[in-house]
Amino acid sequence: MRNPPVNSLSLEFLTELLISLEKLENDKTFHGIIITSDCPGIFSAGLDLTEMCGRDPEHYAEYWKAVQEMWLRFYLSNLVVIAAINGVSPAGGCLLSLTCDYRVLANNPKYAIGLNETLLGIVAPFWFKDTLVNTIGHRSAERALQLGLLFPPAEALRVGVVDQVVPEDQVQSTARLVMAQWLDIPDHARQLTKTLMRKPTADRLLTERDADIQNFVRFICKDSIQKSLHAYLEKLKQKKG
Ligand SMILES: CCCCC/C=C\C/C=C\C/C=C/C(=O)SCCNC(=O)CCNC(=O)[C@H](O)C(C)(C)COP(=O)(O)OP(=O)(O)OC[C@H]1O[C@@H](n2cnc3c(N)ncnc32)[C@H](O)[C@@H]1OP(=O)(O)O
Repeated sequence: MRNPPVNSLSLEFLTELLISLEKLENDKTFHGIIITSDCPGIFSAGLDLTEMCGRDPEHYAEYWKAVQEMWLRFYLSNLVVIAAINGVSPAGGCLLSLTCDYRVLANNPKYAIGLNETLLGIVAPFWFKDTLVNTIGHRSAERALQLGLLFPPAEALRVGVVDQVVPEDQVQSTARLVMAQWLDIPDHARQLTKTLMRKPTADRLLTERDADIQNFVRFICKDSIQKSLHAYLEKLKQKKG
């Protein structure tokens, strides 16, 4: 991913990601992809706050549809998808990594990962929650979501948000080794098993997709939510000054 400075998942970047995924899926010489970051120290800052702040309802609806699409397409991809997480990964960045089949995280205490939405005064939608529950179990997910926990590497491994923590200079090579193991499995059996595991979760969003967009637009348009997102963005900008 190369969307400096922080790989935030803007509408444009999500569209590029989806086009890239489609191209790779349509090229039958590809069997797997490794998602990693070109932004030093940052895997992805998550959803782009500027797409959710100070825009009109039509824009929010279009943006949310693209976020849903990213989740659905990565979560259900027939390719083996591995995240080589070489930086901090809050909220939507964590969600993107949770769509992958395997997560390798660099062992750097700054590289925290988690669904921290409550800390921003927003609520992780049900399909964010379902993805986390499927990964770490109900009790750990409940605690992590309510407290908006961002896990440092050792904790992330302990709770199961990531599958492996390795020295920073070994993230890419480890992801490639893991890829080789996953690609050794007969493709059709692996793909069908992935679908079996994930389709019920994806189906829930597919059947409630429009209602989910409406919920998001209603929620994000609230004055109180706009105020807190605006204040959060300002705080990020003032950090430098
Ligand atoms: C009940 C009904 C429910 C319906 C559903 C409703 C709502 C749910 C909606 C959404 C779920 C939300 C998911 C999300 O992903 S929200 C985003 C969460 N992300 C974060 O909180 C991370 C914020 N960023 C940071 O913490 C830091 O930037 C960083 C990633 C740790 C990097 O730090 P660093 O010091 O290296 O950089 P800066 O902080 O100086 O940032 C540089 C530059 O980037 C801008 N920026 C940072 N993050 C974002 C972002 N997520 N979106 C847009 N822009 C971002 C930052 O403002 C700086 O900008 P500048 O102009 O000053 O250069």
